[in-house]
Amino acid sequence: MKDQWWEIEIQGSRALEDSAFEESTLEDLIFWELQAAGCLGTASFHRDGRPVICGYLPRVQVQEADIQAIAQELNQTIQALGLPPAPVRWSIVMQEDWANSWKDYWHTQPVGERFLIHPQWLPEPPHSERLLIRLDPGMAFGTGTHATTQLCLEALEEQYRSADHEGRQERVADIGCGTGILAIAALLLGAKQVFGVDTDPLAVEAAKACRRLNHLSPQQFSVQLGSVPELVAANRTPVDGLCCNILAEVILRLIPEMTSLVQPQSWAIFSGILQRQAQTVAIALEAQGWQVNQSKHRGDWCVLQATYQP
Ligand SMILES: C[S@@+](CC[C@H](N)C(=O)[O-])C[C@H]1O[C@@H](n2cnc3c(N)ncnc32)[C@H](O)[C@@H]1O
Repeated sequence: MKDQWWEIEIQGSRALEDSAFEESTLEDLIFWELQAAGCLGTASFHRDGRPVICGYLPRVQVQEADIQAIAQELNQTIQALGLPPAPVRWSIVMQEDWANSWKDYWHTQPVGERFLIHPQWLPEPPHSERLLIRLDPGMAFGTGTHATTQLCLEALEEQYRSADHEGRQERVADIGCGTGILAIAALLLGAKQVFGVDTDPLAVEAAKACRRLNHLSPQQFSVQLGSVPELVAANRTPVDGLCCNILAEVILRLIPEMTSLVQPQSWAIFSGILQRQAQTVAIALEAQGWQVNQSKHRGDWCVLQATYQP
């Protein structure tokens, strides 16, 4: 049983093809649903020219009834987007080769104007003017290949381009830190301390591992299991800035709690937001004292930059 996994497969059906979304965005949404359902790995490929998305759960932890519930929820999400239900199948697979297969497709990658994202299992890249972020994500989100992460990295660059930050010894929160990619980026750009939180214990482990890979100390980058309340409890002094790359639905829930974490003029970067959700998030932010200064998008994804001005 120990080496056995449930494979949940959402088959390339008309549901994925007839969508008004870009195919990759719909895939992303299904991925995120699978992750929220506890999948420790995901994969996507094409079979007979049609997209297929798979999620993997350890058999020892999950009953077949749970899988049925996940399949139902996936179809509710798909139907909520106005699409016909997609066939969802599940089966038991024997080993975890799938967990490493994606590594073949991930290479050292420049992001924005300043960063070079480097998978730690590849040979060290030749010297570059870019700021090197070494990653080993394990099962956590945050390889730098996703549009929502790239939008955050570019927004961070912009944030630290202004001379205002020099010498400010900034303290920054990374809410939903995943691998810690944004925390590491903020430190490389000049932040003094970053406080990371994530509700996923696997992400917390991955962030700690990536902290070591980048020769950062726990004082520079602290990582904690939890969310905004845990950050507020751990930080008596408000932060100067925050990054939050989580789905819009989660951001909307967290916005009221975030006011206890920041101070007037704190900056924030919110990502993981679909373009059609951006206005709702902006209104919710403004209602809590934030001024949204900028929004940028890539494909269907959008990032909002804001300043706290209650
Ligand atoms: C899209 S990933 C972002 C990872 C990384 N920060 C990046 O930008 O690539 C979102 C992360 O938020 C975490 N998460 C989800 N809901 C959360 C919540 N309410 N509070 C804190 N973290 C949460 C997930 O476990 C996941 O690691």
